[in-house]
Amino acid sequence: MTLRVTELSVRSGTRVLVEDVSFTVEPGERVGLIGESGSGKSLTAAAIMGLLPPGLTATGSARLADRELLGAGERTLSGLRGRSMAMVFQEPMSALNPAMRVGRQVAEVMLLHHTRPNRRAARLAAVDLLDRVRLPDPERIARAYPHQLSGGQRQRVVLAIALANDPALLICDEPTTALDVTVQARILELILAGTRDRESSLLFITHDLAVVAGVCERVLVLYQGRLVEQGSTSRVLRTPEHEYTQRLLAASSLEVG
Ligand SMILES: Nc1ncnc2c1ncn2[C@@H]1O[C@H](COP(=O)(O)OP(=O)(O)OP(=O)(O)O)[C@@H](O)[C@H]1O
Repeated sequence: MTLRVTELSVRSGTRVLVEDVSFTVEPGERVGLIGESGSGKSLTAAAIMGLLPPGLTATGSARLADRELLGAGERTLSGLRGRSMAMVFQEPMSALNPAMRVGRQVAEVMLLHHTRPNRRAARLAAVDLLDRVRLPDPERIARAYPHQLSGGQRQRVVLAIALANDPALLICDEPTTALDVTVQARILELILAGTRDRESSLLFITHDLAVVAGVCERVLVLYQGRLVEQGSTSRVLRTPEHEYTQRLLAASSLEVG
């Protein structure tokens, strides 16, 4: 499925936070969204997912295949979230229910969208998914509560939930920022493997240019709510056209080989 965002704007009253942003993510494509803090990355993702905070409004269009997401009813959106499109946030604890065993949380998203015939099948699939995100002893982990796991393990669980129904589009918003450096690389590998296996498109938000270089084929640069540059990752990182991208690169320690 293609994600086609056209002239997306997000406003808070008369304040424009994201302005006329247009881009597409083709099926199976991995696209990075970069820009400094406050440039509108998270709001762009939230608008696509139908998860804007109260008081903010989105205009323009965001279509996933032939479905318009902006202005769609909650019923339509909750039918798509966790099924056709899924999201991984920076802080895994915020995405997990602290009072439910993690295996059950993975199983529930499949039961909710009827992608497994019954509870038993969903439970087995949940353990398999926990295994595929390389959690050791997945049977045991499935019975654990979130607080009994490390930050990296929790993010693996969140990834298992996000990938459970083979989403066409996965959006990751700084998914490794809260993790130790050693754990970061492994989570990135899992995100790459998970989206490759499923041929899912990936929209990857990060402030880390090295991560973009390793993960994304194409990159979008946001500056003060506007898309100032987009292109293949190698082109943008080697020969940035916009002055802001040049500054962003100069400020990073990235060495483009
Ligand atoms: N609920 C809200 N109400 C009003 N303004 C908001 C709200 N959420 C975000 N903003 C503003 O919108 C702008 C874009 O925010 P956004 O969270 O999308 O930035 P970001 O690029 O994701 O930043 P970061 O890298 O720090 O997460 C910022 O100026 C922010 O202050």
